[in-house]
Amino acid sequence: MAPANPSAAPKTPPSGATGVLVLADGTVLWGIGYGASGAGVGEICFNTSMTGYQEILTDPSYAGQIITFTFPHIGNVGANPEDMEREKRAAIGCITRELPTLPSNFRSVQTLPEWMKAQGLIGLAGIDTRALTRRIRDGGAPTGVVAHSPDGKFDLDRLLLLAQGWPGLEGMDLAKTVTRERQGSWDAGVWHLGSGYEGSDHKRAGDAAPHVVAVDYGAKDNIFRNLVKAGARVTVVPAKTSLDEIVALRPAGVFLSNGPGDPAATGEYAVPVIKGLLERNVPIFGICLGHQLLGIAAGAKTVKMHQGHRGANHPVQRVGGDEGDGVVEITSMNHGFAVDAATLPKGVVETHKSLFDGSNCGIAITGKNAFSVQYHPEASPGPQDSFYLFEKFVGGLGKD
Ligand SMILES: NC(=O)CC[C@H](N)C(=O)O
Repeated sequence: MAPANPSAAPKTPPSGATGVLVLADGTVLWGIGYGASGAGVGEICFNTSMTGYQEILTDPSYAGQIITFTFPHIGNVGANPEDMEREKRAAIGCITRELPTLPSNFRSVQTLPEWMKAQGLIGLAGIDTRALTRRIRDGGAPTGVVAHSPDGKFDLDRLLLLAQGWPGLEGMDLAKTVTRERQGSWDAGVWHLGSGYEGSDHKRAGDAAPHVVAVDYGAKDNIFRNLVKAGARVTVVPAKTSLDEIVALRPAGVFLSNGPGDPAATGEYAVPVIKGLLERNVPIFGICLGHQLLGIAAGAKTVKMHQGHRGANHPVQRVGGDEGDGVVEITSMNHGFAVDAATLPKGVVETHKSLFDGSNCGIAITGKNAFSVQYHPEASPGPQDSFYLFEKFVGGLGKD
């Protein structure tokens, strides 16, 4: 079957079609379904990473989103139990150019479609992902429904209504849907070839290490692993943990995690807590949603981006504060909102900037040990140029 092109899509299923993408504007793209069957609605975004699809598909920041992979060969290394950024997926589904082939990798224990089926992730192949990506780039991220029906039967009217009825990510607090519900300590360190995830050594050293309370708005687990690698003892708390509860844990520093949805909506409960931490001079480090929340708490505003930044090779320049040396880092990104640099109040320094579009990628609060970045220094997937941020944060904390 020729790849479906967004500008020339037939309204009746071509033979062999077992999957479809229906956009809210009525565009219908037929393809081949794989993974879980059913229908899911969300924002269609694209990710340009060439590796790391399993980490991407389990990043909780993708709640409410359907990911188009621009790299055509997704699934080549199968799936394994270690490359999970969370035990359960939050993304709705994924769209690929090619049907995943049989995997060839010593770590693979399942094919991508088998794993996606077990995860409840809907797959759609046979789509002209370049054309779809160009459309998102030109027109912004559309709402759509991805559907997989092995018998090839679809109720297009129902799918269109589903797409048109979805309110969009703006104003949506999704952190509350993906946060851990209970407080707990985090012990695992980073992964090594041959030995897997480090664990017990860090646990033994734990009591002498600075205590970081990490607020989970939908965190990627590799962030916690990197905090452990940098020498922290980590306690993870749910997104709605109160200021008093956090302070009672006697943190040497507080980490604000990445997460899905609109930062302004999550900010309704998160920002008063962060303001309280800033008033008490508790050291803070934030990543992605955590960066946006720190920005709002410091007085800035966030905006919805046209298409967002999602990929593993985004250049970011260090432009201010401790990072004013002009060095360029290649970073991993996944965000559709951004801190509007024009709204940064006095006393907040822009530390990092995207070299793709000049958007804000980092801030530091003058006179406090509080800083954050829009991108993902934990990589997973992506380059590890920015690990120094974990060392800077944990290294700057007192022992408990
Ligand atoms: N990865 C993230 O934390 C994403 C933050 C926010 N949901 C955004 O899309 O911008």
